[in-house]
Amino acid sequence: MQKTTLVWFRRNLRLADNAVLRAAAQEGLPLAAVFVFDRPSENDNPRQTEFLYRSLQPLHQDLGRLGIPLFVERGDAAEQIAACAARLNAAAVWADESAAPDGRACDNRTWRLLDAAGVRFERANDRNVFAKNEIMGNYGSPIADFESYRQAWLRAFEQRFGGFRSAETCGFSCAETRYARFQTAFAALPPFPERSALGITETDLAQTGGEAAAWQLWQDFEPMAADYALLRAFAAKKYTAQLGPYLSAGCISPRMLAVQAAQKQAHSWLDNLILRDFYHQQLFHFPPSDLGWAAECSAGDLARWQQGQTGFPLIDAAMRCLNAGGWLHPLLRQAVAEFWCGMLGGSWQHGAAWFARCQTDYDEAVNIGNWRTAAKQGGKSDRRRLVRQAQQLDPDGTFVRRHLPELAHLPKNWIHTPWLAGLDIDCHGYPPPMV
Ligand SMILES: Cc1cc2nc3c(=O)[nH]c(=O)nc-3n(C[C@H](O)[C@H](O)[C@H](O)COP(=O)(O)OP(=O)(O)OC[C@H]3O[C@@H](n4cnc5c(N)ncnc54)[C@H](O)[C@@H]3O)c2cc1C
Repeated sequence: MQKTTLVWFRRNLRLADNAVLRAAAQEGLPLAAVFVFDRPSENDNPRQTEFLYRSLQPLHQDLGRLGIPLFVERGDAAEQIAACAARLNAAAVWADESAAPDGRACDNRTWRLLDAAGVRFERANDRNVFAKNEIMGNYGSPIADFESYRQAWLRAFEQRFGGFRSAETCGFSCAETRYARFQTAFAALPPFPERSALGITETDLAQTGGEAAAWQLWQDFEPMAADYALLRAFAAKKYTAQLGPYLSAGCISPRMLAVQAAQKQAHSWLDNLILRDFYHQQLFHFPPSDLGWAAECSAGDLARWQQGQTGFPLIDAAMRCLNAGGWLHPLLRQAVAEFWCGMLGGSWQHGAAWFARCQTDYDEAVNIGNWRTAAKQGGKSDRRRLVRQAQQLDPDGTFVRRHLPELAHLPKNWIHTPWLAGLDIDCHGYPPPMV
């Protein structure tokens, strides 16, 4: 069989501005592609698995149109990649690089297996605007605080992308024509596997997944992007981009989004992408020494927080919203995380582990980064501050009523403080505040 270049898709499930695909194509050999669902782990997240499966379907078709077969496998990633490289006679494997300790350990094992078989293993940055070593401080040391990182990021962004008037002129687009000249080495393209063949159970999900759906969401959000700082205050409404799962799976390029956001003067929204880059480089340069460790906590407290039974309506509504749909408004994620770490004194690792199972947009670096921040800020939490926050984020109680049917009948003045209603109003078994 003719030599090939194997593209290992991980969290870059797109054609547009795919640096890995571009670099692999430049090798000049026919391309083949593979995606591996890792073995189910303790933190298995069925929603994200379903989202990835749904996003792989259109990618399989898009690559197929270019004559590039996409094989979808399940198992130990390093072993599957090595086996696939041998089967497809790959001279090199290209993959998007991961900042997370598990991802890097997997990369090391993959590299060892491929090296033993004489196959090159190459990586490129497709998850972030800037790769983990591109924004560094004085004397090449990593930057530890966000504001300094943000300033350095904006300078680097201006240098690299500032002269471009649109995403098209950045050379991001035209993915299809870029790869079209490569002839396939395969007589027939593999069919897209059924869920059952991969050991996946179909899960209810609001999102369709895939590159086209991601761009549609961006188009819907774009007119509001410049007003993000104002609109984000309404936690009961979906005035944020809703792109989390798509960015985490890499269905849409963060580089292209950053250029478009900058052109729209959507500076607050762009800050989110900078923070995302920051947390990725943080996890790479400063992995928490207590990552796999968590302080003992009361199983009862943890269960009440997880299931939305703490007696604080905004916190409970938020946790039930997350559990039911896998998505939560950014300010509410912050509120529940600070509540767990600050008011309940829980360790961030327990909270992060629950989020890792629930969030459709779960991203290890972003999750850990935000939980470490919440653990630092949670100390300021107290009951009065929480009630004030609830009244600001959900002034008329719409969000609480939507997710806590047992409190739906409460008037506005009691919706965030049902314990003040005393015996006058039946709260249908809703618990009193646990702290
Ligand atoms: C404790 C905690 C855990 C979190 N875990 C995750 C996670 O696993 N995966 C994840 O994608 N986001 C996580 N976030 C960040 C944020 O809450 C979500 O990205 C956001 O709610 C997704 O909704 P959206 O796409 O509408 O976001 P928008 O508000 O429209 O923001 C656009 C994008 O910017 C990025 N972004 C936004 N806020 C942050 C942030 N605080 N840190 C880093 N990047 C950000 C995300 O990629 C997001 O999709 C977490 C936040 C907290 C407080």
